[in-house]
Amino acid sequence: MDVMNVYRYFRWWFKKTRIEKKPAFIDLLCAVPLQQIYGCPLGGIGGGTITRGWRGEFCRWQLNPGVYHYETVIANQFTVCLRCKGQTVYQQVLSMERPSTLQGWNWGYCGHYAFYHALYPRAWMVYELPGQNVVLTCRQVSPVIPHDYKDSSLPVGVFIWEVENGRDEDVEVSIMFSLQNGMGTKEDRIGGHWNEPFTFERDGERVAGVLLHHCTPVNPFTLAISAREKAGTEVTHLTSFNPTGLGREVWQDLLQDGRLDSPTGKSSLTEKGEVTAAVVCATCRVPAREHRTLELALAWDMPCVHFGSKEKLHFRRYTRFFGSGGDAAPALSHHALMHYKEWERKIEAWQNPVLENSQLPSWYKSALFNELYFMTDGGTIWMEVPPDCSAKDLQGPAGAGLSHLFPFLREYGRFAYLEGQEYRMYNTYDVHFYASFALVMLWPKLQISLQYDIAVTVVNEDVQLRQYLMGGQTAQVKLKNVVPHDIGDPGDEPWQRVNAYLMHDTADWKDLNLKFVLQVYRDYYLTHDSLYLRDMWPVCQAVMESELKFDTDNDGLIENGGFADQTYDAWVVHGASAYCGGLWLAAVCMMCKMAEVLGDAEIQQKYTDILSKGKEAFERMLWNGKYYNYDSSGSHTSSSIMSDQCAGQWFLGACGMDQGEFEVFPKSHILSALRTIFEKNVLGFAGGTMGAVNGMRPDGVPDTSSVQSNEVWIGVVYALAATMIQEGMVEEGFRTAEGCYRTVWERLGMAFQTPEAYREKKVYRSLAYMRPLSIWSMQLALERRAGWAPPPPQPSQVPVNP
Ligand SMILES: C[C@H](CCC(=O)O)[C@H]1CC[C@H]2[C@@H]3CC[C@@H]4C[C@H](O[C@@H]5O[C@H](CO)[C@@H](O)[C@H](O)[C@H]5O)CC[C@]4(C)[C@H]3CC[C@]12C
Repeated sequence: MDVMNVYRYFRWWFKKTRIEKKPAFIDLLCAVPLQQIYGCPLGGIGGGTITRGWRGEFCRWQLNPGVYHYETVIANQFTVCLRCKGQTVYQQVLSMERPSTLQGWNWGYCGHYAFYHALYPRAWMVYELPGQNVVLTCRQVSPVIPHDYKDSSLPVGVFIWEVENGRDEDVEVSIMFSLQNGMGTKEDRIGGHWNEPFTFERDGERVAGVLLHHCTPVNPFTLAISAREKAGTEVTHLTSFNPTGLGREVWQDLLQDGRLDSPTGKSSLTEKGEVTAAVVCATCRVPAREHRTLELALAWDMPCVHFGSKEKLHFRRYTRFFGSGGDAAPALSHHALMHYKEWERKIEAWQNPVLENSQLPSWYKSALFNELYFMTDGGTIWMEVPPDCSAKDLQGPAGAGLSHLFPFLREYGRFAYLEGQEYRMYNTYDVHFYASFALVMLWPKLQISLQYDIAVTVVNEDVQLRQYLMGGQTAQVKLKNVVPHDIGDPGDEPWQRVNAYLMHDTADWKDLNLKFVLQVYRDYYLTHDSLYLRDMWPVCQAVMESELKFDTDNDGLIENGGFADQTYDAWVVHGASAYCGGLWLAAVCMMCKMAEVLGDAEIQQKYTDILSKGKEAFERMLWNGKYYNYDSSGSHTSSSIMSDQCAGQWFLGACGMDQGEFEVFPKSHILSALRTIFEKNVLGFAGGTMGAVNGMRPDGVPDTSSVQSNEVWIGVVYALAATMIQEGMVEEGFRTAEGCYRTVWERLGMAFQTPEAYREKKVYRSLAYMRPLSIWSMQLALERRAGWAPPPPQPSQVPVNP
């Protein structure tokens, strides 16, 4: 460990957090403590998220873009009231908590009678009300719908309560939903917040509820709790109550007749130090031995947001459908309550082919859909291009010359998600490379939009100088013609200032440029979007030109720089390497393919020549008869077995470019390498139950030469499993991936917060991380095997150059 690196980090951390009083993009001194409480988050893509725990609590908040607040707000509850023959027979908060506030409420529901299941974006909570012969099932649904670019952006969640009356008499059932005005932060007490009841009617359908206006100076918002009024369902409310008191007035009000008083008019503004909350209640009669449904919703409207720098005002995607005036919560609630059935139908149509496939194991079904939580709960933002923004503004000062950029971003907006809830950098590109399969398969337009944003940053530069923490050298923030590490920090001004990461100067990283080229072709292959391919072609050429300078000996293969110059940013690589060399050859191959498709004979020839030289060098320098060596330096860890050594082949295979004229790596070598990884990194690590360790020595001991060689990266393991499936090692692929799922979701209790990494014992790193979304590449590999994947584009789809 180099003490100067550690010193530089701490010095930087002190200045940032203690002097400038800003959040650190990675705060090594304040890691988020592990709480094994999380369940399925609420909300669509990019409008903020509110995560509920598996015990039903509202416990993780991301309304300010990219900023997380981990706080269970105790007043946020569902309460049931049962009445028979005009008498209340049972009234219970559906929570196991026994808090110190709201002691006038009946807490301490026995967890033995409650069951939780989650299959993102849905969750089910079953409550068998003890001694009542009544069963409640709450279905929680969020609008996360593949290929939908409207409802998927909405900041709403719906709770559909099915009430089954097993009694021989009718029961009147009320479900009361209480919510605090705020997220449980100190801002809840700043004063000036207020609540008001509302009703909203459209097309003869009516919802009623309460709006909770949260009037902070930065990023004010309105929460809305509501229920659908329909024949036989009555909706009542209480506009405000004190959630820090005993709560008796609320409890008694409900207890009396299963309804709330429903006062009219607004509440007064809260005083400084005061907190307010509101309640909505839906009531219906359930005849003996029958069942009925109560439909409630939570919506939040924070239409315009500032990031930390407060330089620019950004408009969320949903404002194009619901306006940006801050008055959309009633319409959002109505829309959610009127459309959730359609959402459920679409979610089922999407998920059922996987769920009903009896050949797929249950853990995989859970992993595939539940890992998708990060698509919304990754600090995700989906913004409109502002109306006053011109095509020129979007291209950056250098003028990217991307003809389709403006109409595309206008139509689909801009998307970004964090590297991890603890690693606050948007669209960290070396990691997105893995996660991008989920985006391109489910919301391809957002992947293309993200790529346009990256392309703009490629051609632009940031000439400001800064010192890098690892190594200590001073260099420009962003060079021209290289892919940035990330598009910025939510604590600053993302898109405007890129490369929040200042551990290394990533202009010298070997993987970023290649990962751009690989994604461009993969996206084209899957979407057939030839305008995109055309626009990206000059950018691909520019980044490959930059990359060529890393081939210092002109053998057709790039060399690493003797530092951790790629996504494994604490694992040093010298000379040619399996990881970067493999990505390089795959990217060169894709350059040939793109040049062919676009009719660019000169470039095709150039890269064909490089490829044939490079392939020979790669095999000569790295193949050891069983697998590709970690690097060619001849050091004592050069012969380590890297689980990610076939990353280039992974992408080639995903694009159907792994055989015939496109065979970059000999099939027999790939198979031998994958078998070695399976034997050593998977079966030889933790008894084969924890996935694949990143680096294994040939003698079967993990490579401890760096902190990261000794880790398992869940996202890398899912990618490895996909590669195995692509190569016909289906059983091995599933066995490999299963280890990670079971470790994270079952043994470590890290549901809905899959970390970047863990070690065999005691250590994990970076909770709620982007990379595990790579599990969708397993799905692509399976679909391809089953013949379901989209057909490759036909050459005639792209007009060739004259
Ligand atoms: C300062 C320590 C000593 C350095 C030395 O020996 O000279 C460093 C040793 C280990 C470092 C930490 C390693 C893990 C984190 C990596 C993180 O970067 C992001 O992580 C991804 C990999 O997991 C990567 O793909 C992505 O591009 C990166 O944004 C930066 C923080 C680390 C905690 C890192 C911090 C310095 C060390 C403790």
